[in-house]
Amino acid sequence: MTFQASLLACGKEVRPGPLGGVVQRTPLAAGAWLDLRPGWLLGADALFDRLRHAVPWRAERRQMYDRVVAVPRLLAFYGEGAALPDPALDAARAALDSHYGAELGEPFATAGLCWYRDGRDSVAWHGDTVGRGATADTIVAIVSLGAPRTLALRPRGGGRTLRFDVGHGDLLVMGGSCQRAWEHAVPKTTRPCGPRISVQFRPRGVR
Ligand SMILES: O=C(O)CCC(=O)C(=O)O
Ligand SMILES: [Fe+2]
Repeated sequence: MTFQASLLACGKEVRPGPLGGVVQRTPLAAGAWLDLRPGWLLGADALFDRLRHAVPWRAERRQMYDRVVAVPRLLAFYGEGAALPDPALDAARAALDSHYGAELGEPFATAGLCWYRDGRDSVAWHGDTVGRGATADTIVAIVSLGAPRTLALRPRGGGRTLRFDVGHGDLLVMGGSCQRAWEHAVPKTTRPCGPRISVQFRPRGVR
């Protein structure tokens, strides 16, 4: 039984569903937009299991003012040209390239992965402004696996916070001026919450 279950998980097909005509775009203020495509990845269970084991998850520490603090999530980064840790991520990136390529004008080049161990793990308010995202329109596509979490967005100048629940296999895409005109966060939660993996696809020079 165990053998058969693991055999099925290993060989299980993971593939992205259609985007064209299905993905829902929400225009945001100041030239930003958000696309949502719930349940985009079929076989998300198998991919979650594979990534959990295949990715060399790292704990990082960062300088915060006068202290060095633990980053509240585990990380892995696949730079331009690096082999991705699972062929399903190549398929996801190819599907994103064919849907967004014309609008983005370049391919998705890197993949950042986060492992949120539980509700205490989070990402604080920020925009992906290391590099070109600070000055130019761009697109960041996020695939979410595992426990659903809230991805919150707020305009930089102040204004109402929008909250989106991103669940297992969902795709959320931030576009236009979203990285410089808006900020996003995955807030901590006190609700009981299992692990979540997020995969962020970005073009070259955006982080
Ligand atoms: O986990 C997510 O969905 C967001 C992660 C994020 O914003 C980032 O790594 O820049
Ligand atoms: Fe981000």
